[in-house]
Amino acid sequence: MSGSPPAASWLGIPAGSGFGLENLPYGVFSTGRDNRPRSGVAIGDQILDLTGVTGDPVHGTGSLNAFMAQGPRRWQTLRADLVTWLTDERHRRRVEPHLVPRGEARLHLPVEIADYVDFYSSRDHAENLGRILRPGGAPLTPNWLHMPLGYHGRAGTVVVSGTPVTRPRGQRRGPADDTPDFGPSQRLDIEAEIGFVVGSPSPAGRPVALPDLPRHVFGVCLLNDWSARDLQAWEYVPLGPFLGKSFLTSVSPWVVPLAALEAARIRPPRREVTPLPYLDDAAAEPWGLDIQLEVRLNGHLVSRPPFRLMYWTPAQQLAHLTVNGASLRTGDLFASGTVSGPARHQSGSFIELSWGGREPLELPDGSVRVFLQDGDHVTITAVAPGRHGETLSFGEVAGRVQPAAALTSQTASVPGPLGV
Ligand SMILES: O=C(O)/C=C/C(=O)CC(=O)CC(=O)O
Ligand SMILES: [Ca+2]
Ligand SMILES: [Mg+2]
Repeated sequence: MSGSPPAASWLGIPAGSGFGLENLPYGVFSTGRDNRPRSGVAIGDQILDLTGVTGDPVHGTGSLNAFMAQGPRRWQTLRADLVTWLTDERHRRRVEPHLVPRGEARLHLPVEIADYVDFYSSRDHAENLGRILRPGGAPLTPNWLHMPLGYHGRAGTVVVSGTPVTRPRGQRRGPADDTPDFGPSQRLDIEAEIGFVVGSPSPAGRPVALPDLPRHVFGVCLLNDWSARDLQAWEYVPLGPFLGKSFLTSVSPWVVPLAALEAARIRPPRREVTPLPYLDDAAAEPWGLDIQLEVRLNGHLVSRPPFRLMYWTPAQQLAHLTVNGASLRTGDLFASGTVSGPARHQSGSFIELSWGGREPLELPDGSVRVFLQDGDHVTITAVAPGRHGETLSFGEVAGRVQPAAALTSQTASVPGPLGV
């Protein structure tokens, strides 16, 4: 997967930038000088303004959707053009005026999210949560090894990295209580995940087969599925996560094109049970991905979740998502599920890092955590191998926890045991 050696950019990209010619992720940005949100591509510590450099209004709509809807041929052509423009000195005079320093740009939600689905495809995470939430039972439910399980999330509360995370309120029931009370979540958590963005739609009644992932998936982002574990534990039986996860989901501002991840593709772990034919990828092109995540709390590295160990791949997730005939829309987002590895320090959530809150995590500054406190700042980053030994950066998805919002008179007037 190496090919000819890469041409250098006339741009002088800092070594180890993670945003070299092999990456070229797409985002939506604005600047103080021009506050219209428009599409751009990150290159080194700059953004190439696609409205300016292409003159194509498809890049000026304020989201990537219109471009993504044009389909994989267009994605390929523009990616090839970008490499030419950024490497061939003859294009420099035309292209250079459309570069904006990344530090001067405001980054927006890159995609107008259509539907949002969250899978549950890390075996270590699923087994950990089974042990913590359902002690005494089997760690995995009987369906887990037969299909990628998931739940439908709330598309309208997907936000871009940097958006403050207001502590949600809701119903909570303590282990010794018969009835719930109401108040700010006391078990606010993260879930470190990878998100897959659908560009090309598919019609109803036409499932997307395993090899067709690249026809539909435009790119990949980082995702934090903020989760209120106390709200979740009380509400999730029997229909699954609801308000404990629907208040906010953060994504990184840069969408790494699927085409950039060729060198990161690996065989997924061996399957314990042979899946049904529509999910059986033994003879298919592998769609495991060697992405290494890192989670930081207030700047301290607390976890290194390995995406390469995910049991179900994005190709299987997409095949499963559509096997009932469900159509895809441009802007659909499906997330991998929390990424956890077998070791404690590879866990993608604090409920695992603190083992249900029973084993507090010690931070290098001497403080301890079980779940998130107001003021805490969580950053998730990731890298993957690119071609020619380059490292691809996914940038980051970050958010700071803010105290629960002031109650409106409506919620405050709830009588009796629900009052805070
Ligand atoms: O096992 C459970 O009951 C709950 C699991 C989760 O909260 C995880 C979830 O949102 C899916 C995932 O991120 O893997
Ligand atoms: Ca999740
Ligand atoms: Mg969420």
